[in-house]
Amino acid sequence: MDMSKVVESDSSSVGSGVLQLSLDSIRESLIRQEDTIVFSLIERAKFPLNSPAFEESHSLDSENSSSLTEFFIREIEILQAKVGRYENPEENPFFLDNIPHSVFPTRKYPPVLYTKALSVNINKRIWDVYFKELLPLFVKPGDDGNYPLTAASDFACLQALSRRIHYGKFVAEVKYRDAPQDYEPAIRAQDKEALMKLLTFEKVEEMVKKRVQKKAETFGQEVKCITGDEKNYKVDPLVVSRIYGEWLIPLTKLVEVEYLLRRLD
Ligand SMILES: C=C(O[C@@H]1C=C(C(=O)O)C=C[C@H]1O)C(=O)O
Repeated sequence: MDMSKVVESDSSSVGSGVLQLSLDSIRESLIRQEDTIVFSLIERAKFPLNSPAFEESHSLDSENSSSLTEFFIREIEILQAKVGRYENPEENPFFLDNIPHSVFPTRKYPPVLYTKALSVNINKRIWDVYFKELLPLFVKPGDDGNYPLTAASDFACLQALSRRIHYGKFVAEVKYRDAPQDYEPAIRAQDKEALMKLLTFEKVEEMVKKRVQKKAETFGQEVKCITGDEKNYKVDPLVVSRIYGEWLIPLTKLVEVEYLLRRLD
């Protein structure tokens, strides 16, 4: 791959045209994405669970049986596709099988990823995990009827989580390029376990979990005028760390494995 064609260097984001594709630069982007994720969880925690928004059909249109949240996200994704969001290889839609073309001219993204592995998309799984397992961990139970704002908040979380998890494709590409001789036998054997072992860095994972806990403590601390010892958080920092440890990191690694399995197709 001719990286000299990649001329832009002012961005921390791979899909925006980063000059040197290195594990360090990719990890920098993942670190920055932690801020977006923590803030999006804090914002979502303003609302209770509001499960009717994503569980029941609220549509008055009999042809449409989706939940309010699903309807909202389908429609917004069409709009975002029309302004070019999904031309960016960092972005993976939840519902669009046939992504509408951008109505406007879009920038050319450098061809960083391997074409035959580009289409890895586990958003169906991310959707289920988010609504069934993650949300109940960090929002209060209950229903205040504020479904439109809740759906918008859920979409912000889902997009941030999906971007982070699918960044695994870039991580995998760079790890492969750094050591093709290590990865090729496992790819040829389609050995998922061996690939998982090769790409895992436990120390890095521990650091990520500690750092996001600290970010949740810092960004989500209740600020009071009267000083006191007790600290309250908008989202429990230990829960944020757990969300990373039990879901986000394993799903990112799943994307890495799925990408690598196709890397020699
Ligand atoms: C993303 C990477 O791959 C793996 C996944 C990690 C993560 O999701 O944070 C961290 C370390 C690795 O075990 C990486 O090496 O940075």
